[in-house]
Amino acid sequence: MIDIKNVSKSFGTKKAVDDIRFQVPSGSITGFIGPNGAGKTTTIHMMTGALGIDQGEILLNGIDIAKNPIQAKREFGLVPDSPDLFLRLSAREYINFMADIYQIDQSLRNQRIGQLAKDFQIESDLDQPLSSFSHGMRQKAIIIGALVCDPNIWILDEPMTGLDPESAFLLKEKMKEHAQKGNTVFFSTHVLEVAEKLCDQIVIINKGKICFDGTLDSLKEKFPNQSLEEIFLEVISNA
Ligand SMILES: Nc1ncnc2c1ncn2[C@@H]1O[C@H](COP(=O)(O)OP(=O)(O)OP(=O)(O)O)[C@@H](O)[C@H]1O
Repeated sequence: MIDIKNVSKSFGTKKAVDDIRFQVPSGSITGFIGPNGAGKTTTIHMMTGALGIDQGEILLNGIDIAKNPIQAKREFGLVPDSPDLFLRLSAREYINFMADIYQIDQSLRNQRIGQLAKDFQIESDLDQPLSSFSHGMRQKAIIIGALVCDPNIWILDEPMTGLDPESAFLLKEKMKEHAQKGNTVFFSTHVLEVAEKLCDQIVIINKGKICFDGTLDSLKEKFPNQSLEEIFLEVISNA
């Protein structure tokens, strides 16, 4: 579970995130949607401790990311907004680096790396440098780096970007399985069809403020006979 309590963040005079408050429950998939510049990545950076919080607090399974960052970071795996990281490492070196941080036993990690690389069809490329990978292949390596550690909370910033349809389908299935086991899945997306099909909960952010936070069913009850795209456009235009 992720608990965002009255969180704000400014860059100079620009208030990127303005007193937001919502919970991401365990056992479900929560989609985080909003237009460009709405504050999604800033919120995710604060959740994961990459960015300091000006006001408020964020708890990951009850652990405060600002007060106990090391302990809190053990609770989640992150797929960041850009996969262009550690480009001099091979995919295997990168994934092992992630597994080292989370202290995953060698035989268990080898088993997971083998299975995930097979699932995402990058087995034959594991020992090539990430710099030689296409965008989608880098995205797959970053996803495997997060999943190999089997964290309770998944935080995914536009995770489907660049993935081929087969891998996007596989990731969505893995997100569902992870949530069904009682874990927490939080992801941002601009693809509203994906959010509509996948999410139990929806959080809509615009201009740094939360416009809606609740179940997809309750959102659809409020706006009957409308697609998520139509609802989104209406909510955003009224914000
Ligand atoms: N390091 C920074 N310095 C100054 N302003 C920033 C910085 N990071 C973000 N911002 C501003 O904060 C606001 C929110 O940006 P953020 O990246 O969180 O949006 P987003 O919802 O993730 O957008 P997108 O969908 O385009 O990725 C924007 O106005 C952006 O210009």
